[in-house]
Amino acid sequence: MSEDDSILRTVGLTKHFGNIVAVEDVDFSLREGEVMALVGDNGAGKSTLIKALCGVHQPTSGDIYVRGEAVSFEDYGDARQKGIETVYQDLALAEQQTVAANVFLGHEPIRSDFLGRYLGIVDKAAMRERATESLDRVQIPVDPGAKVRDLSGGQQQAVAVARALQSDPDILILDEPTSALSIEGARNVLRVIDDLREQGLSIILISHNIRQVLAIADRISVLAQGRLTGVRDADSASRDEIISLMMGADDEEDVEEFDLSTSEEGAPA
Ligand SMILES: Nc1ncnc2c1ncn2[C@@H]1O[C@H](COP(=O)(O)OP(=O)(O)OP(=O)(O)O)[C@@H](O)[C@H]1O
Repeated sequence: MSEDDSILRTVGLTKHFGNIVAVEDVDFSLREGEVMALVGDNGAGKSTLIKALCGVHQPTSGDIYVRGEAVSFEDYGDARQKGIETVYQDLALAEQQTVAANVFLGHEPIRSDFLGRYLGIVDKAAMRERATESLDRVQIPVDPGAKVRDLSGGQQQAVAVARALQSDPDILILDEPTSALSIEGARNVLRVIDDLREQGLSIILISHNIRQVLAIADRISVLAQGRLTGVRDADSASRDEIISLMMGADDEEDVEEFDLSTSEEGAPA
């Protein structure tokens, strides 16, 4: 059993790729209903950690617990069964297809006859209706019949989140959801994250944008060179403190010299 009431937790999680130490001895936890930001410089191990949490990578060692139960994910489907969904940075949307088709990509509702027998025909009316319901949850007005290629970056992100919500997850992992967006698009996505927390989801938010993270997250976990260097409450943490932890340092010396490779634009006003 895990020792606390986290909805998701790792103990000693380690992932090596040959000689490369991507994640080393990480004790990470996500509480029910919180937004936990995961920050770190390029190569710090953020993607590797979340890929272990959603079944893409098998850990070299260490344990993962969902609601206190030790789990072992062979693949993405195993993690989904435990209520974990991930929206990757590249979104993997079919841009030529409609919003509704994208929300259901691969698991479209099929029409059935009056005896409940499946007819092998995609039920487009049901698809639009259920897509509208999911899009309502992310509260970004998008026409389910619009082509994805005609949407803004923020709207596309919302479609990808709406698709992830189809399996009714408890835990949502968002990989850099605002990195490619305009300031307005980023604000909208942060509003979506806030709404989803209100709806009870527990969220892991990977981000390079410390100002955004301080504004939206409840807590912040910092990785540096594969190790967890600190966990802070967003309310009381400072930007310098987080940057210092990203450098793997315990103090705040030399923070000014640290090269923040990603723009900090898009933070809410
Ligand atoms: N499949 C892989 N094979 C070999 N090495 C890998 C693999 N995936 C990640 N790594 C290495 O593991 C380390 C951590 O990478 P990871 O992508 O997890 O970092 P990150 O914090 O997500 O970085 P970024 O912000 O650039 O995406 C890096 O040294 C990376 O080169």
